[in-house]
Amino acid sequence: NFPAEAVPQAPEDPLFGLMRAYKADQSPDKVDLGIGAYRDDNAKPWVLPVVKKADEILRNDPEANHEYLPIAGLASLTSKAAELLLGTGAPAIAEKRVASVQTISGTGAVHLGALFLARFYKVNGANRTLYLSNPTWANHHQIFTNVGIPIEQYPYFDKKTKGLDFEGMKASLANAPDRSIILLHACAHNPTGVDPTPEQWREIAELMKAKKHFPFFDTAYQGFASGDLDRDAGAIRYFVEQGFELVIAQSFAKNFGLYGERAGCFHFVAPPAPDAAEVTTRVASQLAILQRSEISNPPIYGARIASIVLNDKDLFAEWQENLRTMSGRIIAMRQALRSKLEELGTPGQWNHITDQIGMFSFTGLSETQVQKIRSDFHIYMTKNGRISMAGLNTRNVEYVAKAIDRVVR
Ligand SMILES: Cc1[nH+]cc(COP(=O)(O)O)c(/C=N/[C@@H](CC(=O)O)C(=O)O)c1O
Repeated sequence: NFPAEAVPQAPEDPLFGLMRAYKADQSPDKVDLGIGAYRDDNAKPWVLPVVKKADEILRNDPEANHEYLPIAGLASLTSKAAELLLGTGAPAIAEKRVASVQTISGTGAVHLGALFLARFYKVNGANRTLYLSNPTWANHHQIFTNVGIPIEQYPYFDKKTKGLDFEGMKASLANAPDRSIILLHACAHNPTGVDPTPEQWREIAELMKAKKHFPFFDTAYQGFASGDLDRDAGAIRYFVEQGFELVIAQSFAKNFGLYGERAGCFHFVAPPAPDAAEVTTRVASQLAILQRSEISNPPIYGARIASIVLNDKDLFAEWQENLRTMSGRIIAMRQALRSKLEELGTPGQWNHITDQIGMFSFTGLSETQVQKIRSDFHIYMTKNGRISMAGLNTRNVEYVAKAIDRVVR
């Protein structure tokens, strides 16, 4: 059996604990600014109209069954997923330098990448160190620790400017041992909402090239940040064009609204070289072994929905429209919250709320203020002061602004 010293009580996951507490709260005023999931102006989850259409098509498909997918998943999804990231006609795809595997959403992709690197990216038999941004997505730390990859942090958020600590980030990457793994949020950084500018990405790439660092991109918000799929893939495309060998974890949870269907992909990109295609084939073969032993093959429903949309130009165009709706509403809420706080004369600067991008805003509220806004106003956000902007709507934004004003004073 498992005595307590062998199996100690683990703390509840902060994010899912917050979701549970919110659901249990009976207050009619409660506001959920916790989990990074889109809500419409009625605070309801939004099934994308294009997803509803794809579902209709799937239900009317006489061929649709419940057979196993291949270990690497639905090829009509993974090939389009790679194109979405690298661009149509990308040389890396044409030269067969990309190995793609459908995964259990973005988390499964980050994990598969972590497991692959833990097995195969070593120096003298020891795992190389992986650098995470400080702060980063709460789950990153445990995913990499679970597979035995040592992790360090690079500075990322400047508390004073509430923007990027660019100098701190560069210094940390420069001091890291050569060939370290650097985890980079491709766009819409979670939890800060702060992204490097294209110029800053170029400097980061130059520094990482000199250090021979290994980029590990995590992209969970493509199309969600700026509303433009190509723009949100800019950093990834630049690094691939610069000839990096890298991996990408891709989630379709948010940009397709397929959260619980667990649709995602993992991609390995080999740099141009005479043996690049052969390296890619060998990597794909090892990824298949790892995937088979963990999940055998990935879930089929979400993959079919995303594949139907990505492979039909009219549905793809409608999906882009749906993305503009979601990102547009979030940007409108950023402007509404900032202007309310400025109208109230709430102490502090609030431009960061509209300067930041994507699902989240890093408000700067302290842990005490977060506790207070929860107990006094039933407003839920993570203890680091991150708010999911999609939780705001035209009915509650004033209430939230007044509550922030009260706890900040
Ligand atoms: C950066 C990032 N990467 C990966 C994921 C995983 O998404 P998946 O559902 O596995 O495709 C999330 C989810 N973030 C939100 C939900 C969560 O914590 O799982 C969040 O930060 O609220 C990320 O924010």
